[in-house]
Amino acid sequence: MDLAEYKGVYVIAEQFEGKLRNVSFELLGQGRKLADGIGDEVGAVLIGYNVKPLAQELIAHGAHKVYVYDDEKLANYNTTAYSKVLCDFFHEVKPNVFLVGATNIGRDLGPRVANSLKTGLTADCTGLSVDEDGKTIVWTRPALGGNIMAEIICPDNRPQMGTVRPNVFKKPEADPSATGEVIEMEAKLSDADFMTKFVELIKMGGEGVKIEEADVIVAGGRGMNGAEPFVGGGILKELADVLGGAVGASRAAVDAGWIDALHQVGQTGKTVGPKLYIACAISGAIQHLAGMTGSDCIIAINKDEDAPIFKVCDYGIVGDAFEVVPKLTAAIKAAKGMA
Ligand SMILES: Cc1cc2nc3c(=O)[nH]c(=O)nc-3n(C[C@H](O)[C@H](O)[C@H](O)COP(=O)(O)OP(=O)(O)OC[C@H]3O[C@@H](n4cnc5c(N)ncnc54)[C@H](O)[C@@H]3O)c2cc1C
Repeated sequence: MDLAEYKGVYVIAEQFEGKLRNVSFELLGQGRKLADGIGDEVGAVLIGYNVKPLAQELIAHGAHKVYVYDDEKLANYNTTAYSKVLCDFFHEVKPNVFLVGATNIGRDLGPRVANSLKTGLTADCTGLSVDEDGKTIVWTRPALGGNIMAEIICPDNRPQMGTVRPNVFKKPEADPSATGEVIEMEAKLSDADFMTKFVELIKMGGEGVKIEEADVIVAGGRGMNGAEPFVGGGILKELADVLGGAVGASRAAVDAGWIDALHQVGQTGKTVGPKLYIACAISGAIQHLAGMTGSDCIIAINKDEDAPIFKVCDYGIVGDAFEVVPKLTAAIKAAKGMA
């Protein structure tokens, strides 16, 4: 393989129901930095049906080029068909780097493409940089239960690939005046490329704000002692509602069956990056911190003044969450004229 033939840092843009996922923009921001570091350009690959109008949004967030596969057959995500499209793209355009969001779709698609192309993929990265050689991407991810950060490279094969968790990097500001190239591509698909058939979309998690998209998260841990604080009428849910936010949880609370795993924050849960994260009765284990230290502002409420969560918070309240949280809610209601 002549590595010099492979150029461009490409983000696999993910859209759902005609809306680009935030992680695509976050990856473009990072892709741009990597591309600058290796003297290359950054682009995006956009797959779906009626998705061409989204290309300008990708350009506004940093893409120099957007390759669009717009085809009715690609209206719903399909593992084998989307993989085929990306493998064809690789053979035709010869990209150097593929950045994929570590979403449900990205975690399904990335490894399949990497395996088909016989290259390496670093999953669930939390850091990206360029090696001293000025051309190899260094993929950083937690390893050994989060106790070490491993740096992984793919020096001999292309594309260099990794999945990156949503909310790890900040979304860059959009520049609506940015210009770039939109290249329409043809998806060469036959029935044999679809090994599964889309039947119906069943949305999980019910209504309400999802933690990965929330600006405010009120999270509870083992010290909340039961399911009640997490649900309607409970103290965590009430504080979250007053702030227009979502309820999150530590794994201890999820494992206890107090709240659904969709709300779990941390290494084996979601990575979140809200403007405000209020951690209530959560000790601050490293696996929990892995999912929330990207928050703009962290408030910790814990009755143990030595709890590790106080080392990462912006504001710490030593006290009983069952006393502090209702007082906080009442004060916010009063300040908002809701009392
Ligand atoms: C491979 C692996 C992956 C993991 N992934 C995750 C993950 O994704 N997310 C995650 O959260 N954890 C994860 N964990 C578990 C993690 O190690 C901790 O066990 C877990 O985060 C602890 O949850 P906690 O802070 O709620 O409970 P604890 O550590 O038991 O802490 C409870 C805290 O509540 C305080 N407290 C008690 N009562 C009150 C009160 N009334 N008011 C105020 N404070 C009070 C206590 O002082 C204590 O600090 C993982 C572990 C492993 C090994």
